[in-house]
Amino acid sequence: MTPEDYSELIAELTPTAHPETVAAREAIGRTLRVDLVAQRSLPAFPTSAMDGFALDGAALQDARGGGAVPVIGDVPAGHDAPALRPGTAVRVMTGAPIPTGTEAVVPVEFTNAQATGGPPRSIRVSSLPEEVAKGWNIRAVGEDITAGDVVIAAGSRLSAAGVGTLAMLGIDEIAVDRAPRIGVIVTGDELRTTGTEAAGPLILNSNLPMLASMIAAEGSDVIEATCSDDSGELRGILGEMRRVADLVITTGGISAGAFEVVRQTLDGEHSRFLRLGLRPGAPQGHGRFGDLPLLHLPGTPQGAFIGFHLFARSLMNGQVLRTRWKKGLFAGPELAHHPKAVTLRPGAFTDTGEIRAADRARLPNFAAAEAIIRIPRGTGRLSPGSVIDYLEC
Ligand SMILES: Nc1nc2c(c(=O)[nH]1)N[C@H]1C(S)=C(S)[C@@H](COP(=O)(O)OP(=O)(O)OC[C@H]3O[C@@H](n4cnc5c(N)ncnc54)[C@H](O)[C@@H]3O)O[C@H]1N2
Ligand code: MOO
Repeated sequence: MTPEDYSELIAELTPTAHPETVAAREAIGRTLRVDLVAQRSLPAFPTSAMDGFALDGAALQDARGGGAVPVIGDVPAGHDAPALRPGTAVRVMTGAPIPTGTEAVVPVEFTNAQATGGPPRSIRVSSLPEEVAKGWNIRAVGEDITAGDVVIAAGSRLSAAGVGTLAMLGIDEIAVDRAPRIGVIVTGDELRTTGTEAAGPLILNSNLPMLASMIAAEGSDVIEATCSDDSGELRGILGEMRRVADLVITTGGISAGAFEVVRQTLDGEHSRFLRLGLRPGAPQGHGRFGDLPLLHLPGTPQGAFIGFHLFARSLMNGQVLRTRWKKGLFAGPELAHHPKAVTLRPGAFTDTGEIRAADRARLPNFAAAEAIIRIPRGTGRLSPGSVIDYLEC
């Protein structure tokens, strides 16, 4: 089975989203639950788009004819504007309200006025475009947002510009999906946490900090557990996770060995295990413990890394793998296709934006990678200049 088909097979394990209301300032990266409908128009009042002078129609005509136009007021942003009398001007700053009666705003550079200091008593206009449309350099009410507009659609992830837009609209709180809670259970009697413990045939546990970091980077909460090769212990941890997690990822214990705790505990009753046409990351599994979705990744650090990027990330973002690959240009070195499996390699961008493959695909090779390169299965070779699929990592 290809990794893309597998991602579709397990898509029904996508964790259910739960609602919560958060402060708009804290909402970056969160998914909006409902359409954000503007309750007000912006600008809320006609606003000057330039530092300059607001002139009425008569004043514009005088100015065009070379006459001096008296300046009867001065409006910094944030202050009320006086009304224009016929044939007069008011100095206005960018963002200031427009005096009633204004035909257009003439930028200060088009006049004989100094840009700084107090307002002049009168101005002369040195140059004007042939045609000055009514409303020139005036931002009309609702030009940016009109009350009733859907500004951000439900299901979108809130960006920093989105946070700013909420603030523009005076929205302090917003309904979002609460951060998914992802359980990680690493398995294996051989795992140890510190260097002093990991003597002889014991192994330092790299999957837990690696997966926890990737989950945190997605904006999800992580619940960590380490499990021995004991079925009772695994069942106990899963029972606990069922109460708190939206999705559980396990690593290790799923291939063909004699002590495969995940497989032996869950196969048939809760989960299914299979080998994909994928290197690294061939052994995979998935299932449910009650209603808790389970994703079983291989124990090898590169297998767990790849499994997370391809399958866990797809579930967490509700996007199947097929739609997630990006297109890039391969910079080499030439690589042989695998006849039975999609192979993945660490990749890094060259100065010209092409992607160069590393020669091995162990976890340390992925440490310096910017991309995971997909090499389709086949019998030939992938040569430089080919279009390739990749995921950012
Ligand atoms: N007879 C077969 N043997 C294996 C097959 C196979 O098809 N037939 N597949 C191989 C492939 S490919 C992979 S990948 C591994 C997957 O094995 P498991 O998922 O069962 O993982 P373990 O055996 O528990 O561990 C494999 C390896 O990774 C180390 N490990 C495990 N957890 C961690 C951790 N948290 N941090 C660091 N390292 C970890 C573990 O010590 C083992 O060295 O199976 C192959 N074998
Ligand atoms: O396919 Mo395993 O994942 O060799 O590393």
